[in-house]
Amino acid sequence: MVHSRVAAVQMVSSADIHANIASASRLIAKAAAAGAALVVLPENFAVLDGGPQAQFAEHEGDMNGLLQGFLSAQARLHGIELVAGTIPLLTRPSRDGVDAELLTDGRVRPASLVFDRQGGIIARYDKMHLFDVEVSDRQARYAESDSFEAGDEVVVVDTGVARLGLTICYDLRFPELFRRLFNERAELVTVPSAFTRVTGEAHWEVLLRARAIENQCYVIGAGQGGVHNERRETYGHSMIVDPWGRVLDVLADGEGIVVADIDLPALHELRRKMPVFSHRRL
Ligand SMILES: O=C(O)CNC(=O)[C@H](CS)NC(=O)CCC(=O)C(=O)O
Repeated sequence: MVHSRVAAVQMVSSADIHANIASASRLIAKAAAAGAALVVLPENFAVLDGGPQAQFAEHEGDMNGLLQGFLSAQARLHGIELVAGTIPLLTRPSRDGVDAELLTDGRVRPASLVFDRQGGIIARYDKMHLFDVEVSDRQARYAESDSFEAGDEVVVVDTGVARLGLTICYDLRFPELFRRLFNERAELVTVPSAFTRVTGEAHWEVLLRARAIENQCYVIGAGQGGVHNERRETYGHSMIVDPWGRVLDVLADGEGIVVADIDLPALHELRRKMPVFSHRRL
């Protein structure tokens, strides 16, 4: 498929998993109705600041689980590919036949699962860089590694829409990860996120556009965007950026979707005329 429509869903997820799932369902339907063949949900779409993540976490592939069952059904119902933001998983990825290892210290993995149009899981990426950062906002100190264990694998997967590179939120600040995805010839990089308002105002757009330009790829930033509780405010500005760095669609804050058509022939023509990949010296 050379020209496909893609969408990012923006949410203001609360601590109420059922309300968040209802919102996600409505917004996925809106994206599918707008013609999107691939939809990206934001980070922690199902629960944000809802207490210990382990209480919502599932075993990878458990289609009887509330979250994976919902996501699989949504992909199948709408016939879309779904990059399901992140959900908490209890296990590390199983490696070639070795059973998945259970985490035993109460933490979970922040996993971005990719579902195909039949509702099957075709890829999993666990966030590599954890946000243990002080920010001059009401929350002040973020300690993601208290609740989550970082992943350690770079993941690219072929979908019906494009060759997808997977990242999550704070990963956006690490160009070396995007370079690895570029080396694996990713054409579209997804960034489900929950950027803080303070750091988002300063860096979100410039980082997304820089990653798109330097790696000659589309970048989809699907953000949390609003006030979640008295401590937590996120920046939103979900957007789809093309390989030239143009912002094709953006939504400042609140629930909604952004939609854009991607043009892979144009991407490959740009890579031919400006062969950054083969000009690398380092
Ligand atoms: O903890 C949760 O519930 C879900 N995860 C998040 O919200 C994460 C960790 S706190 N947020 C970020 O990584 C923000 C990154 C950011 O804002 C930046 O890089 O500037």
